[in-house]
Amino acid sequence: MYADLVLYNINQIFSPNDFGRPLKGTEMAQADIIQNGYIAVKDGKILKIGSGNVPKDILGSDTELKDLKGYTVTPGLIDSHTHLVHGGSRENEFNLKLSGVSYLDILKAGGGILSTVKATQNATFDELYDKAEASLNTMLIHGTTTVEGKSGYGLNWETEEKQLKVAKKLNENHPADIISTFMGAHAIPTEYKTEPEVFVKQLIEDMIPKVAQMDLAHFCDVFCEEGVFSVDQTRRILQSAKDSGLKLKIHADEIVSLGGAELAAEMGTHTADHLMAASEKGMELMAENNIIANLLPGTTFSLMKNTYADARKMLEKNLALALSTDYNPGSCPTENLQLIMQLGSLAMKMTPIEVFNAVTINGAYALDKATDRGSLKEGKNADLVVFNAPNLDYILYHFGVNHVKEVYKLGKLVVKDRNILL
Ligand SMILES: N=CN[C@@H](CCC(=O)O)C(=O)O
Ligand SMILES: [Zn+2]
Repeated sequence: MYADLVLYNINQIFSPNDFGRPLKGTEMAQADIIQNGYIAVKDGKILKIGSGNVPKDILGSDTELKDLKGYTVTPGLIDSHTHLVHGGSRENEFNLKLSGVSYLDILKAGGGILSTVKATQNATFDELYDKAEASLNTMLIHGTTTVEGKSGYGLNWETEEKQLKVAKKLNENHPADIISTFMGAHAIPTEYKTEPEVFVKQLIEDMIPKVAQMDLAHFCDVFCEEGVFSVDQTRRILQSAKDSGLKLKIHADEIVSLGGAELAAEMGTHTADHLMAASEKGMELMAENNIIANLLPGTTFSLMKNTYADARKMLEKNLALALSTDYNPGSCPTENLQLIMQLGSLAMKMTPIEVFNAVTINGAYALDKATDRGSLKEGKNADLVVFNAPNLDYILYHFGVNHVKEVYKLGKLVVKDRNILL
């Protein structure tokens, strides 16, 4: 069989181990690093990968050959936690934050998430679409080929549905893939401040069943946090999502150590995300129950805290780690996953191989998408990033810039020299 495309002479290929499950603990420090390698693509899938000379039997007269001397190639990056679709921005809170007012106090005063809720409710479908498309373009230009996108800035059915439908349409039209999460349980709406249980009931009895019935999301997520959703409310919301056939995620122990990691283990969530304040016991229970810890160091940085999630301890406890941007207009307004990866190393001391495993194979598992992506195994999607860097280490060491030269989605060139090709 002849290849459609062969990338060859590649200085370094990062090829994650693919064991049919997320990589845990010390496994995350390992990968196949191929020097002077090639990757052959056929019909949008990986046909062959190796080092040295390209086998002649896959080269036909129509095979496109690309010399990538000096470059590094990895699987398409997977950003498994974002709040992609939303209205407005929150730079008006920036000076408050700098003066020391806390994230939760801004929320308590009706700002924060609740101010983005107003902006999202007031935005038209097209306005939300255009804004999210621009963000998705930025992500793709930085190497992200698969993105999770949460609702949660509607807090009423009409706007939650609007957000999820924007994500659905974008997924159909854009080269990057979006996996949707319903996060109606993102904050207590102002009108239910004094009777939050009425809103919890709406989520459980009305919104979650509708999301599942209309197939608008793959996951359901809850912001389990002091002053937002309690552990008990989170448990009931997640149980109803499970009963409706949705997979589970949880914003756990982001600011206050509430027992979110323990609840993730109890409920068997797919991932537990943030975990800056997770207890050791919670980490152990998560490891025992194979819950992926999705770490978001950009949020810690942007909240101006020094309490980064303890990635090294989690690895010691044999957890599987993913890394994501948490892109949102409040606690982490960046689409740049490379910056988050650099923080993974510089702030959380993950090695470059651990970091790349976290945003490829483990990112794919965090989104329940590892059957067709996340590694360079033959037959998987040819989602590839070409970095203008001689090796993996360089990409994380030289921080704050975009190293991406090219992006391929299903074998098609979609980004070249910072431009999206549609
Ligand atoms: N913590 C809750 N949700 C988001 C922030 C959303 C916002 O501030 O708008 C997060 O993951 O950090
Ligand atoms: Zn989040």
